[in-house]
Amino acid sequence: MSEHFPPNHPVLPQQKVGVLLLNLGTPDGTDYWSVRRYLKEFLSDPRVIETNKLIWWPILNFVILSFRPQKSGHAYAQIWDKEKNESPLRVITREQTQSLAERLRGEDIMVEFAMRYGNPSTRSVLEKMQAAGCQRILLVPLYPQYSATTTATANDKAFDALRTMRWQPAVRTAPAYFDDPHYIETLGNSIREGIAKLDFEPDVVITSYHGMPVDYLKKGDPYYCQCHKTTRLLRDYLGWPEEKLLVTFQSRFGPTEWLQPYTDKTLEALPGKGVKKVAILAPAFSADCIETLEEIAMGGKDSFMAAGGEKFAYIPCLNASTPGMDYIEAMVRRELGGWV
Ligand SMILES: C=CC1=C(C)c2cc3[nH]c(cc4nc(cc5[nH]c(cc1n2)c(C)c5CCC(=O)O)C(CCC(=O)O)=C4C)c(C)c3C=C
Ligand SMILES: [Fe+2]
Ligand SMILES: [Fe+2]
Repeated sequence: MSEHFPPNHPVLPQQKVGVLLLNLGTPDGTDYWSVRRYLKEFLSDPRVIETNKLIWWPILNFVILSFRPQKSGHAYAQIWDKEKNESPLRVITREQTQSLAERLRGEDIMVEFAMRYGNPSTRSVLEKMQAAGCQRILLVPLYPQYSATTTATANDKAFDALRTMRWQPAVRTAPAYFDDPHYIETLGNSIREGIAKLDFEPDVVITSYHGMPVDYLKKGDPYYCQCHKTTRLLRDYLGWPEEKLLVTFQSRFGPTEWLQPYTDKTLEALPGKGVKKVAILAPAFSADCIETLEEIAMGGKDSFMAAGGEKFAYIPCLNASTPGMDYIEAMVRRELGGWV
C-alpha cells in the first residue's frame, strides 16, 4: 500500500468541463439602494471610468450617486419583468444559460452564468464550478464586439477570483465574434425577419451600438472599428447600400465627447431629411436590457415620432431565440475544441 498524506484523502468530485457565460450585470431591484449599489460597483470600475480616482471619487459619491439611482431606477421600473421580479438582462441571460445547458446535455459540461457587477457574482459562480469539479473552464463574455470596458473587465473579474484559488482550474476565454460569418448570418436573418413582420418597409435601418468616450478609441480600444465592421458585413450579407444601414452610438454618459453619430440626435434629425420610417436594432447587446428596451424601443421611438417620424420599429436582440442559441452553441463548441 502506498503512503498517502493525509491518510483520509477527501473524496473529489468527478472532473468536468465548465462554460461560464459572462454579462454586464443589473440591479437586484428598482429601488434607490439596489440601483445605487449596482451603479457604485459599475462606475467604480477603472476599466469603465478612466478619470483619476482622486477626482472621480467625490464626483461619483457626492454627485452621480445622489441623483442617478432615482433616474435609472425609474427607467428600470418601466422595463422590469414583474412576473419574475427581475431585470430583463438577467432573465434573458438565464434563459440563454438554460438553453445552452440543454444543448450540451450528456457531455458532462456544467453551464453557468455570472455578472461583472451585481449578482450572481463572478466569484461566487466560479467557486461553485470549481467545487463541482470543473477543472477546465471556458469564459464566454457575451459581447460581440470587444471593448476594454466590457470584455476585458469581465475577464479581469474572473481572473481576480482565480487568483485566490489554491487549486485553480485551467481557463480559456472566448474571443469577440463581431465578424464571425455565422454570427453575421444570424443577425442578418433577424433583420430580414424583423422587417418581414412589420406593416411598413423602413426607409433606413439603424444599427445602434452602445457608446464609449472617444478618448478610449484614441488610446487603442478596437470597439469602434469592430462595430463598423459588423455593420459593413451585415450590409454585404443583406446586399444593402451604405445609406440603407446606418451606424450610430447610444447611451452617452457624462460631459466628454462620445463616439458619434449619436443615436438620439440621428433619430431627431432623420424626419427632417425625409426619412419617416425606421427600424432599429442594437448589435452590441446579446440580450435586451435597459439600454435597448427603455432607451431605444421607448425613448428613441418618442423622439423620432416627436420630430415628425411616422413609423418606428425596434428589432430585438438575438436573446435566447433558436437561431441566436444555434450561434452561441456553435461558438462554444468551437472554443471547447480539444477539451470535450
Ligand atoms: C460610463 C461609461 C460607460 C461605458 C464606457 C459603457 C460601455 C458599454 N456598456 C455596454 C453594455 C451595457 N451597458 C449597460 C448599462 C449602463 N452602461 C453605463 C455606462 C457605460 N457603459 C451605465 C451607467 C449603465 C447603467 C444604466 C444607467 O444608469 O443608464 C447595460 C444594461 C444593464 C441592464 O441592467 O439592463 C449593458 C448591457 C457595452 C456593450 C459597452 C461598450 C462600449
Ligand atoms: Fe454601458
Ligand atoms: Fe442608457
